[in-house]
Amino acid sequence: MSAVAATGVTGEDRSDLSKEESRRIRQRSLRLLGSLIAPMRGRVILTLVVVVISTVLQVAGPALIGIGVDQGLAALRSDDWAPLAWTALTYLVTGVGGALSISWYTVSSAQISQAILIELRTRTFLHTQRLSLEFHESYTSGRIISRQTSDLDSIRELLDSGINQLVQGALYSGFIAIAIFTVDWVSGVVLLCSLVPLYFLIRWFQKRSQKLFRVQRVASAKLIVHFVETMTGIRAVKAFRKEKRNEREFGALVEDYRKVNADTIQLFGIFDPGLVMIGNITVAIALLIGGFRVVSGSLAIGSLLAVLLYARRFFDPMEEMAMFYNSYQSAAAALEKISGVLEEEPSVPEPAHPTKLDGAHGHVLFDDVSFHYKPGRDVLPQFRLDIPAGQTIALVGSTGAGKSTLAKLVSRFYDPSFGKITLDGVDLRELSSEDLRRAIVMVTQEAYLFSGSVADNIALGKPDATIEEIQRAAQAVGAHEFIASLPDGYDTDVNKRGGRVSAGQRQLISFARAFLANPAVLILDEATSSLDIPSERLVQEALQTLLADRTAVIIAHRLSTVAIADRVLVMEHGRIVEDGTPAELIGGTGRFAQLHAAWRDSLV
Ligand SMILES: Nc1ncnc2c1ncn2[C@@H]1O[C@H](COP(=O)(O)OP(=O)(O)OP(=O)(O)O)[C@@H](O)[C@H]1O
Repeated sequence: MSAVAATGVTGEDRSDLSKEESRRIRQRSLRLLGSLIAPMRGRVILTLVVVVISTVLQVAGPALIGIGVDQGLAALRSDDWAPLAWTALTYLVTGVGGALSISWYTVSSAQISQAILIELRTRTFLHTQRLSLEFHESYTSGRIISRQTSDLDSIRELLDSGINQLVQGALYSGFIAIAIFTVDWVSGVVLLCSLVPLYFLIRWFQKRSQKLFRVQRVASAKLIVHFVETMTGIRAVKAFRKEKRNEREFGALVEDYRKVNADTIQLFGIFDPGLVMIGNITVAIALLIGGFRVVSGSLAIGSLLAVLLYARRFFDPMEEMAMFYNSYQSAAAALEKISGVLEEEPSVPEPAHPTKLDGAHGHVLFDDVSFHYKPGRDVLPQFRLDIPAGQTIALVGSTGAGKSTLAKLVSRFYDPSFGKITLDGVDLRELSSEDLRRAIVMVTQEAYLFSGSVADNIALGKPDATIEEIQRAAQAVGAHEFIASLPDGYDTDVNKRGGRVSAGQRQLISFARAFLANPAVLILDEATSSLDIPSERLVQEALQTLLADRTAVIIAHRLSTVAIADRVLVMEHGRIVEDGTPAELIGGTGRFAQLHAAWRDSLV
């Protein structure tokens, strides 16, 4: 992640951002929003124009009723029905026009917001996937899930209803105020007076709701985190009988969530009737004053009618407008976080002009390499390691010695801090990721299987493989028999009941995947989980087939694996402290000889 203050996701957890940093983050999310809207600028403007027209049409109603009553009825008394008929017709036309335009802009704005969300969701997914392992090792999956779910939801809420309600609501109330002043300025003054209590009510509501909504979001996030943690760690939960404690913890979280929801409902229980009250009082005062003025002849009865209808409607959009601020705030926070993720750059970049590598041999050289995750703490101090093509290396050493780090460097999940790693003389940094992944394949400890069939999972190693090639790979590593005995053979879904495979079988599938990929260099983090003896033998035989004719670096946890290696490297505190053939090291008096003796004893 970048070292510059508050770039990328670094500003996410900080509450001490300087003004300059906050401004930069705000600008970053506005730029993102701008880039999302830009392709639809024309459509957005057209929709806004239709919203304005639609609002004018809706606001025309009461004025037309007033005109109908005052002028239409007067003309009708002298047998001229045309003005009343024309007013009624205009009323009908504006009503239908209003309805049609509402229907059009509702659909149009929903399409715009959908397009924006899909674009944002896709960008976030593709970008997060493109980011290097360094990012994923520090940015937890929980946070990535939040970006893709609750953050996008907040933005959806704002786009779907918030903006519509704000634009439409503000225009509606604004036009109504103008209409009232046009029809009768005295009633306009009454309406103006109602703004004072309205202002205080809305301010009170916003202050309270802002706090409550924040608490509500935190409470619901805690519930989700607790749930996800429990379910992903379900084995540990059961093994340590944590169920009762979880039940209590979850119960407390649910209670917090219930309480804040109850408080929110109570808040609306005061705010909504408050709005209705202010509306009713305004209408009552307008009626009282207007009534006297009608009798005294200074106000036409139709105008009074129009004013009363307007005053009633003036308060309709107030609740949505007050709510807008909340949805705006959570959407703005969400957009800031998403724009932070999108600002991150892969720490292992693609070369601009890659060196072509056809048919790698597998000669790997660590050329005076040193490596640190964080500056100042060398995990691998400077070293040189030459691995000739075709050699099988077993890496052993105590936990934290740096074995996985070395393996991650060969796979180019990280770049060395100093020096370079070459494959057949080419710096890994100069290889396109396609060539790199074809030449170097890493088989991880957990032997991850994706949802889909067994065949799909093996074919990951070579997406265009035929079923015969897949079967040949499975046969080579000794996985064919058990796969053939699965309910649907190679088509068995690994996630369905009956398709469940054991840990050893999962490893064999991942070996078949690597065999099919046929890389020049194979990196293997051997599974630590102990297998039963027949499975262990099967895996060892498979391993020998897999290692033949290629360079291999194995993080070895089993004595039997070390035995089949050409060369053993013993690591301590990031340094290679012993380097030799298994026989040489066993015969010696060093660290490996001790380790070997302890291993052998444990087997007796
Ligand atoms: N992503 C990371 N960020 C910071 N430090 C890390 C990271 N991964 C590993 N380390 C540190 O680097 C050192 C070497 O870790 P590494 O995982 O390479 O050891 P290892 O020999 O593979 O251990 P094990 O056998 O337990 O897997 C350790 O001190 C570890 O704390």
